[in-house]
Formats: sequence, C-alpha cells, structure tokens
Amino acid sequence: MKTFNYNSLSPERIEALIKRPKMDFASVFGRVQPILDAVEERGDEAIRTYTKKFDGIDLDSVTIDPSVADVSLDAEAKEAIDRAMSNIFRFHREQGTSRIDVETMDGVVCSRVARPIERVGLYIPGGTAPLPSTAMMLGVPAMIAGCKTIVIATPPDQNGNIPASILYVAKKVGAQTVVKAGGAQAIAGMAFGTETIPKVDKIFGPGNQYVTAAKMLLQNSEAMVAIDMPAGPSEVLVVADASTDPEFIAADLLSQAEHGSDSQAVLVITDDADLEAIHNATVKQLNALPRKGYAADALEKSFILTVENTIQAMEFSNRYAPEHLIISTEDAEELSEEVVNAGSVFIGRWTPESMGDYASGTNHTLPTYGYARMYSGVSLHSYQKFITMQKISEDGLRSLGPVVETLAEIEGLQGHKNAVSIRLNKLSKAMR
Ligand SMILES: NC(=O)c1ccc[n+]([C@@H]2O[C@H](COP(=O)([O-])OP(=O)(O)OC[C@H]3O[C@@H](n4cnc5c(N)ncnc54)[C@H](O)[C@@H]3O)[C@@H](O)[C@H]2O)c1
Ligand SMILES: N[C@H](CO)Cc1c[nH]c[nH+]1
Ligand SMILES: [Zn+2]
Repeated sequence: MKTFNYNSLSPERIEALIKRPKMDFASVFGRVQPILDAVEERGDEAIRTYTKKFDGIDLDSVTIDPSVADVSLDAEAKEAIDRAMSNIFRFHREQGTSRIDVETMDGVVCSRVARPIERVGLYIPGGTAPLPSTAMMLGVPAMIAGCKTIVIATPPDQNGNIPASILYVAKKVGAQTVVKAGGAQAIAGMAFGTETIPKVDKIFGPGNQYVTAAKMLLQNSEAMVAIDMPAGPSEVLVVADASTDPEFIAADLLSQAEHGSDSQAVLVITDDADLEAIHNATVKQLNALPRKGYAADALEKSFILTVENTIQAMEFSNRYAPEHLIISTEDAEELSEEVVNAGSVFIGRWTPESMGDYASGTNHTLPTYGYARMYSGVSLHSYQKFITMQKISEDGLRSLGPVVETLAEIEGLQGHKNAVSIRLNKLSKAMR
C-alpha cells in the first residue's frame, strides 16, 4: 500500500485521495442501455438470453416461488442466519416512527403517518460470491415495513440454482418471487416487470458496475422506479494509533479488500505506529486468503496516511466520508463523537467491521464513494413513505382561513382564495 504523510501533502493531493479512483460510467451506460431496452421489450426471453451470455447458464425457469422451494441447509448455518436475522430485526424494528399528530393552532391538526412502499425489489450480488447476508439486510426491514410484494434477484450458481442460504432467507422474510438472474437484466426485469417477475416500485441493493449503471439509468426512465442510493465498490477506513494491534489492522483492511478488485481499504494512523509490523501482518494474512487475487488488486489502489494525532485522523476521515469507519484507538469512544460523515462506525478494538456486515444488527447496505456526506444507509425508513394529513375544524378555518386568503391574494391565485372564502361565507351565514 502506498504511504503518505498528511502534513507533507498539498491540498490538491489530499483532494485527489478523497476523490477515489474515477468510475467511468459513460462507457458502462452505453453497454447497459441496450440490455434494459431488450428486457422492456422482450421480458423473460431477454433475461434468459443475457443470463446465457454473461453467466453461461441456460435457465429452465426465470423465477421460483421460495415458499414452495426445497431448502437443504445444515443446522449450524440455519442457526447463524436465525441469530443474525433476529438482531437485524430488533435493531430495525426500533426505527419505526410512530404517528405524529400536532395541533399547530386551535382547530388545525397536522399528522404524519408511515405507509410501506408496496412492491420492492432486492438485488443480492452474486457474481463472485453468494451474499445471503445482503438478503437479510434488505429483506428484514422490508418485512417489518409491511411491503406487500418482495422480489429478490440474484445470479444463479453454475447449475442454474439459487444458493440454499439465500432461499432460506427469502422464505423467512416472506418474499413471493426469487429471480434467478443477476446484472442489468435482473434489475430491468424488476423495474419493468415481465411475464413472471412482478414490477416493483423501488429497487435496493449493491452490485457491480452493470448493476449500479442499470439502477441509475432506470431511476431516470419511464419505468417509474426509485432506487435506494448510489452504491459502489465496498470501502473501509481504519483510524488507528500506536496502541492498535498490527494484526487487527491488517485483518480489518483485508476483510473489505477481499470483496473485489475495486474495493478500497484506507489506513489513517498516528506517525508513532509500527508501519513495518502492519505491512508484515498484511502480507502474511493476504497470502493465506482464498480471495487473495481480489484483495491484492484492491490494496494496490488503497493507501496509508500517517497523521500527527487522532483528531487529525478524524478530520481526514470526515472529508473522505467512508462507507465503513473503524475507530481502533485508545480513545475510540470519545473519537466517535467527532464523526460527521460515515456510513457506519465500528468503535474500539473488539469491533471488527465483519460484525456489522453479518450480525450485530446494523444494516450493511451503505453509501460508498463519498456519498456518506449526504446519504444514509438502508434503514426501515427506506421502505416507507411518510404521508402527511391535516384536519381543520370550523373554528380552525375561521382563525386560519383569512391568513390563507391573504397569502393566495399575494400569489394572485384567486381559485385558492375562493376555496376558503366560500366556506367562511357559509360559516358566517350559519351563525346569523
Ligand atoms: N456496498 C455494499 O453494500 C456492497 C455489498 C456487497 C458487495 N458489494 C459490491 O458488489 C459488487 C459485486 O459484484 P459481482 O460482480 O460479484 O456481482 P453482481 O451480482 O453485482 O454482478 C454479477 C452479474 O453481472 C453480470 N455481468 C457480468 N459481466 C458482464 C458484462 N460484461 N456485461 C454486462 N453484465 C455483466 C452478470 O449477469 C452477473 O450475473 C462488488 O463490487 C462489491 O464490492 C457492495
Ligand atoms: N461489506 C459489504 C458492504 O460493503 C457487505 C458484506 C456482505 N458480506 C460480507 N460483507
Ligand atoms: Zn464485507
């Protein structure tokens, strides 16, 4: 990993580090748009064609109904999934916002109620590894919100089947349909609907450049579909000091680097730390990883930044706005108060990021690429709409009506004024 010293870098160089490697979406959009058009026009047949082309699979059927699917999963795997889902359930259920009712003045009551988005599509990446944890993270809040239609899409394995772990989660969250396809074709299938895939209103989930490009294009199309957030390759930023165990640092960096060649792992560490020990631990652990190739590629594009103190480390972290921030310093708890921009934060030496990826209860679908500056991760609210209501009594109309008449007059909107005046006249006649 390249190493820089914060105080020796020019402002331009720091800005470049914060920006991440450039994503070339223009050329991907050009490749993805024809796939979207084909699925819109030809439905399931186009999904079969692209699944054959990109995944090398001849699909017998494009979808399956998980409620009747046979799931053979060993007891240990089931228990682990059950435990994780229970924690995710508990944390997300608490995010439920109860109804708000406010009497803004006598006789004028304003309310806000939450209602589920009725039809949701959950994309579970699977190009290089099946991710049942993402099915849990996206499925559990959909179930709590009460979404009526839950569609899950994920690439099939080499035999054209959906991994049992994902089917198990699909059953548990009450999904009606599992689409046996990945990539842009699966996203288009959910956005437009096909003979076998129900059309959805919002699409969730991370994925590779084709998946992300498809979500971005469809969001601005006639498909009338929303997306959760712009999500890119996984990233982690570790803030550490000389007290942090080099083996922990290496393991945390590698845990995200192994996701894909385009992942980013950043270490921001005080300049009194033993960088050689960290380097040695990283090389040793890297060589033992089955996904060494991806992790090594990712580390090539990653970097270490040495800083004067942990406050300076947090300054950089807030500017970088990482998807995951691990604070592994002696003053971790205090330092967490300094967080302004991050998707999710892991506090203290016993909190590796893997815990949140799988089972602590927080959601692992988070904004990447600096979008943590203005987006939140997936939560229960992502599956809800908040609808406002108001109810005005006769007294309320008498006191607030004239204000609205005046404001409508200022805007020159006589029709708006009339809707109030007609009622006020009726009320004053009834009084006589
Ligand atoms: N931010 C997060 O929460 C998060 C979580 C997990 C994974 N990820 C990211 O998700 C990504 C997963 O990527 P993946 O590739 O393993 O799986 P994926 O499921 O996103 O994509 C696989 C699909 O891409 C399609 N495809 C492959 N080559 C293609 C081509 N040349 N043209 C068009 N389509 C093509 C195939 O149909 C295949 O099914 C990684 O970048 C990883 O970092 C992010
Ligand atoms: N770290 C990923 C989000 O960036 C989520 C994940 C799934 N499985 C393991 N990790
Ligand atoms: Zn992960």
